Amino acid sequence: FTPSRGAVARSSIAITTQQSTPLTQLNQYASATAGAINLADEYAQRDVYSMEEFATQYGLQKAPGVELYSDDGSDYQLITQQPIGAGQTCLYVPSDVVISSEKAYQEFGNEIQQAEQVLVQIDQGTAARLPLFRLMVKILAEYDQGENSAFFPWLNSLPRVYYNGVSMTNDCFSCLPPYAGWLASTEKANYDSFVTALRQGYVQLQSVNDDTVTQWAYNVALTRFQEVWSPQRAKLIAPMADMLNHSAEPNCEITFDDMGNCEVTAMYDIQPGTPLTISYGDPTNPTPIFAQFGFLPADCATLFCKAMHLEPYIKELGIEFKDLLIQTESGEIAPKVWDLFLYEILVNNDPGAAEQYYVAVKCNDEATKQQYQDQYFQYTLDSMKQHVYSILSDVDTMNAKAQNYDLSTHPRVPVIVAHNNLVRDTFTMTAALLEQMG
Ligand SMILES: C[S@@+](CC[C@H](N)C(=O)[O-])C[C@H]1O[C@@H](n2cnc3c(N)ncnc32)[C@H](O)[C@@H]1O
Repeated sequence: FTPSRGAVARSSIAITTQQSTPLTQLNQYASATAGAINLADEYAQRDVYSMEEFATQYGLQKAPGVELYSDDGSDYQLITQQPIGAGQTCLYVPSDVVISSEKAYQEFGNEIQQAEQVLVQIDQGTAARLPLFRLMVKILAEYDQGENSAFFPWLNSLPRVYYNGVSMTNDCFSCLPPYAGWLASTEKANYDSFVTALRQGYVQLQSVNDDTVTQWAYNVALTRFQEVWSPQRAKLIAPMADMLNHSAEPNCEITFDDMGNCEVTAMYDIQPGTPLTISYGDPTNPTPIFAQFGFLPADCATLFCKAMHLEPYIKELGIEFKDLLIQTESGEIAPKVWDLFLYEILVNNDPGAAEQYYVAVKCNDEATKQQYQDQYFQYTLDSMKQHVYSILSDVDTMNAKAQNYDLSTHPRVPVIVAHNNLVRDTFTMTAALLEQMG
């Protein structure tokens, strides 16, 4: 039985309330706990327990049994050792410790406004990403303060190494199929624009010319933010809640109240020993998660059909990427992929028929669509086979190339190969299904 969210009564958190510590004392706490953050050593120990203590000083509350857990001492997540009921609060993070793009915008005032004007001039596409830019500025400013930052214990709890698109090189991009390569390199281009804007010097940041630090700050913001749309659009990072891992079938959700306090709530009954998870993005398509977060979700039921060469037709027909999927368990192809491949054939061979097919797709006129699909079935099938075999061949070539790289200089190879293997395994099943069709 899975209760609907609306039907679940929210119980208040079953935890003893703690007094939060005034900010002045927290600064003392920060300087007492640790040395400077060492980004040069990728394998430096993350101090997640001091982060938890720091957040608790401010008033962090956890449901009984919720704790930090790591298999390997480098990647952490939250799990529960005791049952948690649907609707119960697992974690409460007070707004005092929440980093917010809006608070950063207020804090850096005129300086950040000028930097943002430059940023949008450099790349208009970044206008939608200003909340991310503000988070990055705040993280850099806190990093500059070292152990004098009130956020030092949080900064010192963060991973040093990242595997996402921003961390990749041109060698990495050349080992990825077009869709993944495009998403990953877009992330990197966005980072480059942020850094170029920051290096104009409008915001006073000591570490802005250090690539290691700027890339780390961007990656922290990119991989740990939550987005809210009320009272205005903002990106927020809540220490401790930023330790929740992703699942395609999450058991928790994160909300923020109007004061910016963060609450992690169980969506279902959660058994002891279970990781607490949220969804990082569209569970039908692992590739954007791969590009943004640098891991391949293991539980994705579908992936994008990879027909990037048909992007103009995807746009023309108004099809969304999430409708152009292939089942990872069976290789089965979504109906809109057939629409897309047929449309390209018609555009190139029979413009009159293409127009009629276009109208039929737009109006969901299934009878007319079926008529064209029957008439052109062999051509569509051939075109689909050609696409699937070319992806299979590309992926093999790319994996062979990736595996030739030295892991010490190309640590992203394993995740790239894992991505390509998922594509290969899925498309191999698709090829077999297409062969059965004729
Ligand atoms: C918001 S943080 C979550 C906490 C993180 N595991 C840590 O140790 O700091 C996001 C990062 O966690 C890792 N991650 C989250 N969910 C994952 C999953 N399902 N499989 C593998 N790695 C995951 C990825 O490195 C991702 O960039």
